[in-house]
Amino acid sequence: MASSTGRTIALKEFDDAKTGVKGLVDSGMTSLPAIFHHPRAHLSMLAATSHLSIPTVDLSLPRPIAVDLIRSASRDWGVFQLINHGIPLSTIHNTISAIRSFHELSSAERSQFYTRSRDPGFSYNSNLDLFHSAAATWKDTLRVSFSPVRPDVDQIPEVCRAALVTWDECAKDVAREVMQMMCKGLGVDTKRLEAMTCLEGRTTVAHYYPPCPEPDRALGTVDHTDAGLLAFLIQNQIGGLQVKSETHKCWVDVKPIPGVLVVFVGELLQIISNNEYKSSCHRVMANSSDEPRVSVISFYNPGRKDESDFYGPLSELLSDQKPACYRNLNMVELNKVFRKEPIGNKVVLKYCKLP
Ligand SMILES: O=C(O)CCC(=O)C(=O)O
Ligand SMILES: [Fe+2]
Repeated sequence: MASSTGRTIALKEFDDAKTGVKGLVDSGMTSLPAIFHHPRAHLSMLAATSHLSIPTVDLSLPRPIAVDLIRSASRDWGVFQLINHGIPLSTIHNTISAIRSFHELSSAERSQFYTRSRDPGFSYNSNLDLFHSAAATWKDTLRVSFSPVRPDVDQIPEVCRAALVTWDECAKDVAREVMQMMCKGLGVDTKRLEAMTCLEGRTTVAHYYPPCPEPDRALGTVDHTDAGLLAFLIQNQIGGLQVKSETHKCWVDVKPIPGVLVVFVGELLQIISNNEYKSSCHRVMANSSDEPRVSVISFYNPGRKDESDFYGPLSELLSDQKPACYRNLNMVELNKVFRKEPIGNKVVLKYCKLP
């Protein structure tokens, strides 16, 4: 491992090039730079996957059956794969291929969009937490926040503009349905989450994981739980995503299946459901294939983000037997906690857990 000054210089040099990990691959790099080396102790634990698979929910099943499946998957796994959700396969393919096209623009074109600005709208960079994580991950990321503040769509690179806008609309319709079914599964009013503006804080994040020269020394995405309410993911055929089964105490591969939407319960939903639904810990291996891996994730959060807008365990779920496990928090706090730490596990839950 390089000295900390050497590491800071190397990180800055990498960031200043504004072409991400893809830029390193294009430059013909054949060994992994030290800033991407993950501790051996951590990597040695990576192989322990099982042959289980995450639950599947078929949205075309009769509603009460689908609600039951969503409830048990959200409770026991915090993740499930959704089929027959109504979004055409061609829309999913178009979205993934548009993202790939952006990341495969020439370095000169792509670098114009590279920024660490947190302003709403469009951004592209490598490793959101580059300067405070222990080791960088082998991927580049673009991000568009669609709501509550509508972006100036002209800021989105033309090559992926129409696809991203279409994807946000299609995914939102399914998210509305899933949120209603999750409410039903909790036994609260089906519009409860929507009334809390949970469809109004929407951000799309799209990762590009280039082939990694030394995948055994690197990671694509470190173990983490998503801090927000809910996330929907689509991916191409490369694979590498794994989720942790708390019940079986092992990592499980999320095998890519064409047309599937993977749904993740985030920490905020665990809080709001007072631990009825569990957030899922997941990670992505460094890409050991010859082709890039692409994933697109739509994050859903409350759109009301003022300091006076608090979110916490729903009062309908609380009783003397089931007291609140968490205190209420607002989105300003949630974002502060999330951004202060390197991307990781259950940081928001730990922050607001009641003794
Ligand atoms: O790329 C993936 O498959 C997962 C990425 C992820 O978990 C995230 O961005 O929160
Ligand atoms: Fe995630």
